[in-house]
Amino acid sequence: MLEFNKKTHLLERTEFVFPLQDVSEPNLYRNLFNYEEIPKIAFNHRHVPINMPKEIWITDTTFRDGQQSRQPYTTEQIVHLYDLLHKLSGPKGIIRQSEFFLYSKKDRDAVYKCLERGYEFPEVTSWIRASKKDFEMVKEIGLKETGILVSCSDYHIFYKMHMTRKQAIDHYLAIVKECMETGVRPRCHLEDITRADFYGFVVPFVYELMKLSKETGIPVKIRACDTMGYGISFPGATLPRSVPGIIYGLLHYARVPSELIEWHGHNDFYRAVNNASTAWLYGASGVNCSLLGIGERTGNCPLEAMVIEYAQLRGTTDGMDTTVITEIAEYFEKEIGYKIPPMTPFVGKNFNVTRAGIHADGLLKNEEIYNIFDTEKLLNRPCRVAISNTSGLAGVAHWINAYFGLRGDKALNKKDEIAVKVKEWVDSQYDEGRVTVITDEELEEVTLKVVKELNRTLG
Ligand SMILES: CC(C)C(=O)C(=O)O
Repeated sequence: MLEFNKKTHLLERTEFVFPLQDVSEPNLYRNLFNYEEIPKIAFNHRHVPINMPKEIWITDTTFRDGQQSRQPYTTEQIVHLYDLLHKLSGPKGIIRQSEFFLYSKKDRDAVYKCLERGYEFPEVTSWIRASKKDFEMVKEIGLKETGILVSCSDYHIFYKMHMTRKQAIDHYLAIVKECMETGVRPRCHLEDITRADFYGFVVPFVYELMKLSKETGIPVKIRACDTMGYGISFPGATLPRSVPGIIYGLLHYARVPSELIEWHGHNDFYRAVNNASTAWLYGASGVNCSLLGIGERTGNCPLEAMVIEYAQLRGTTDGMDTTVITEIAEYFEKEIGYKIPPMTPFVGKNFNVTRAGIHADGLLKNEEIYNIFDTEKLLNRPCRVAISNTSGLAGVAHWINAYFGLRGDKALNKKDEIAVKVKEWVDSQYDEGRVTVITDEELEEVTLKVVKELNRTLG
């Protein structure tokens, strides 16, 4: 039945019309996912409206999904990264939660230490085996919410769990009830939602969860997990791959409010950031991310990318201290020993380094021409030029200014004798057959030598 809503002027469904389809054979969407071919993106040209929630936020899975894919962090590293997440989050708690394993003593020690910090944000939450004993442990530790795995595609239900859809729903609902009875808020991780039968399984299941939530007064979070990175953000793409379609359906058919919808994506098809932004745009308040995108296979959505995306979509950082992104990157490289690929946006060594001489000339005239934003102010990373045979005099002058912090009338122009002499040394290197770029250390040594020879000072 469709009823007129006076507020929205929409005809809205007043009754639930999506019963569980308890099929005897799995629906594997072979028309989209033929394993021997690259998955297909299909369109039905149904567009759903953009509907960004009033409040959006980021949640963190660095210590859960992030840790699943690498050697475990030490307790000290976890606590330090948690401190940095808190600092990045700002007073409004844009980095709202962070989830932790509770399996080992080491996992639990890290949780205790983070809880001792007493921060409101990010709230510490857990990830456990779905059993009564584990729910009780969550409660004992003093956590309010836990993640529970409720895989929802037939790939998982039929092939991993060897159940029917009905058996899976009954099993999941029993677990969720047990969790609620312990007094812990469940966060249901709908694994593999982008290959799941959305109207035949996901909507009827989530609708049951929402009924349970209403009856008990306990909020149930729905985490839509794009486990294999199949999600598609294009308007008019079909389910189950459509991110707008999934979020719209959860909101309008399963009746989940925005603040209880969270997107969790992977980057297998280079789509993690775009899909997370799309989830925000179409009505999910939360996007789940990990620092530097470290996670299973190609990784999760990088948390730092969504901090920047937040500022782009909202027009404000809302109190987040974006320079902490650089502190985090430095900590990963120097203390954890993780090598960030140099071209990685916002955190890679070369993300704002230009090599082409023609670009360096532009940078010297006005930095805005070739820098994405004031990376020095917002990320504590002045834009730089790397010196090679193509850098030119402007590149050398820019390198000297950036490296030695020369600004305003102290900055060298490309005709300055210091720049000319350093450039002559650079040219001599390539004339002798060098094929690699010149390092900062080499350039520093040569520049200081030239300055001394010319009896000049820098700055
Ligand atoms: C294990 C599940 C919850 C997950 O992280 C995913 O689907 O990516």
